[in-house]
Amino acid sequence: MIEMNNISKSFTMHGQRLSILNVPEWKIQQGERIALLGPSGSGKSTLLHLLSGVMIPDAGEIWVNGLPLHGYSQSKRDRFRAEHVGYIFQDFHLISSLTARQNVELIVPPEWSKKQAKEQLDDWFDRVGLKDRQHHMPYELSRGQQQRAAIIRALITKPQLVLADEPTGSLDWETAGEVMSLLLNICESEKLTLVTVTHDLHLAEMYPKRVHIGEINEVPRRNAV
Ligand SMILES: Nc1ncnc2c1ncn2[C@@H]1O[C@H](COP(=O)(O)OP(=O)(O)OP(=O)(O)O)[C@@H](O)[C@H]1O
Repeated sequence: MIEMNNISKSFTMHGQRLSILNVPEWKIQQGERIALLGPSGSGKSTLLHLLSGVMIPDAGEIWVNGLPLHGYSQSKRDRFRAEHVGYIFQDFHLISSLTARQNVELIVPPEWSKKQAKEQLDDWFDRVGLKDRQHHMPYELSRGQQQRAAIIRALITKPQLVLADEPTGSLDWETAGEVMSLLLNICESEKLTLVTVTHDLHLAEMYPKRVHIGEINEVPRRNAV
């Protein structure tokens, strides 16, 4: 379970301190798949950054399966993220000089044997329909194929928490539906907790749960503090 309690987060912009998030309580159960909706600038990405430990709150607590993320140093949060969080970005973030398979190989845990790594990678590329394209460079792949490779990279270690920030934002509508469905199906079968930011109400309908940021965030938009 993930729990946020009395979280606040503000940023200084043009010399003015602006409160962005004030979340009294938000609980996410293990295995939930949530679409996070809300207008531009309402703090959705900031919320993901807090859940992943990229940012820390000004005040409040974030517990991830009993781990007190709010009390961790930067290096401990970096380790937490590497071990427990899979992140999927709108623009894939694949390393352009490596093949799709090499991009995934980079994050294979050192404790996996060569045989285990090979079997896992073979399985995953097959599972996402990229078996024939795994040795291609990112620029040789379509955007949907690149996102499928990025999904393997995020999920292959079965992280406790999967965060996706507009994962289909740069795909055409048909590919977006296919990629979102793939992400949802894998997270369901592997019982992974998934929080996806999307602006697309139609894609959000595919999720078992939808949360509008206004339901959990008490800050009216762009409030000075
Ligand atoms: N590092 C930062 N420094 C200063 N301001 C920031 C920083 N990160 C975010 N903000 C501000 O916080 C607010 C919320 O940003 P955030 O990216 O979380 O919104 P969002 O809901 O994800 O928006 P969008 O849907 O447009 O991506 C914005 O006003 C943004 O300018």
